[in-house]
Amino acid sequence: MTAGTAVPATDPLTLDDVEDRARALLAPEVYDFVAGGSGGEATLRANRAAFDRCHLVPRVLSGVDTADTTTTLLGVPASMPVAVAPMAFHAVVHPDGEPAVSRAAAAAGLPFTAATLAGCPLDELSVPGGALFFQLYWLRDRDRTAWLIDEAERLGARALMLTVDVPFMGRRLRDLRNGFAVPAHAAPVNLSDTQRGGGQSVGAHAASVIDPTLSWSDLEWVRRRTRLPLVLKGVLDPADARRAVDLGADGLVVSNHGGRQLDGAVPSILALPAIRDAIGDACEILLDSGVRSGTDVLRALALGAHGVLLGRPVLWGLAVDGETGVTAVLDLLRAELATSMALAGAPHVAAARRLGVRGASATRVREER
Ligand SMILES: Cc1cc2nc3c(=O)[nH]c(=O)nc-3n(C[C@H](O)[C@H](O)[C@H](O)COP(=O)(O)O)c2cc1C
Ligand SMILES: CCCCC(=O)C(=O)O
Repeated sequence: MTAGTAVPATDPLTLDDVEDRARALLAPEVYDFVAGGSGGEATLRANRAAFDRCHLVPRVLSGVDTADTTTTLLGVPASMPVAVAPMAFHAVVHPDGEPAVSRAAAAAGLPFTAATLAGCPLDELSVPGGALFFQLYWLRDRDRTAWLIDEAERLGARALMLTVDVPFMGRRLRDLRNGFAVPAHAAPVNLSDTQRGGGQSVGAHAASVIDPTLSWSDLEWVRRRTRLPLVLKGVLDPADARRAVDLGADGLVVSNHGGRQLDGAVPSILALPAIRDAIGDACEILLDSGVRSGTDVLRALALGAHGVLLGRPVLWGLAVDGETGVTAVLDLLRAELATSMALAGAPHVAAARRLGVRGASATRVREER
């Protein structure tokens, strides 16, 4: 989508409508930072196209009146199989930043994932009644990495999500063309004082703080270091998924980082079936990258995910109306999911995970109920 489109006159009916509103409000370089992908953005586009090629096979005569969207994610009760994805620098789109999103997620009964590069202290993100996941970048500063893990435990985080697809940042051409730098008011305050990157491009800052040598032996170190459920975010290959399970991972996020890392990477929704086949129910499988509707959530469930992470649409809601805007996005997605589940004849999440899917490259034969 391009900057400068007119704001629609009606209330937003879809998450894409919310994006249109956000685009009209945000400075073009901020919109581009959030919306953009890496390279020629082939993966960014393919993420969306791939969902549309996954055709659900509804069940009939199942007597479903209203569908129950509730579930658990990594042991945490959730009002639907959705958690807020970790995203750096929320305050670039709205001054209320991460605290507003964590409050909206808690009120919606959904886990919020705080990012290592959050723009406010982590203890402001642990909301009474809310469930906090913590996303970890593997920092060159190992003491700070250990401190972040300890801090996540101290704050009662329910999972540690280690991002494994960012040895360094993908080449984001929009940011390079726009000369985008993270403004001081969104700086990552949970890094040590000297590492907060004032005035640098995001890529240069990431290169200076993230250790690109992260490997399986470091994963063993993290596994020994914490008793929190450990989730690897950014897995696309079944062999990597199996190895992660063998090393004690409790969850995986099948993700191409929203098309922001390896351009040309496979859409997550197409990578999911092989990963599900490789590891079965050995650990929890989440998926992100391009989820934009309740039908997309249902597609991910039907292809074997336990749930999804929602990325950019959360920031579009925040941009439009702060906490209220995020609440509107989450409520809309839940209503869409309930409608899609009921129309598919799936009364609950377990039934949704048994639906059949037909599609060009993502095929899963329906199992008997
Ligand atoms: C502005 C922005 C910042 C992000 N920051 C992080 C981050 O700090 N850590 C991380 O693991 N993923 C980060 N991501 C990736 C998201 O967690 C997620 O994988 C991706 O946005 C999902 O795709 P979607 O936006 O299409 O839903 C970021 C994504 C965006 C758009
Ligand atoms: C270190 C990269 C910045 C945060 C991020 O992960 C993203 O923008 O996708």
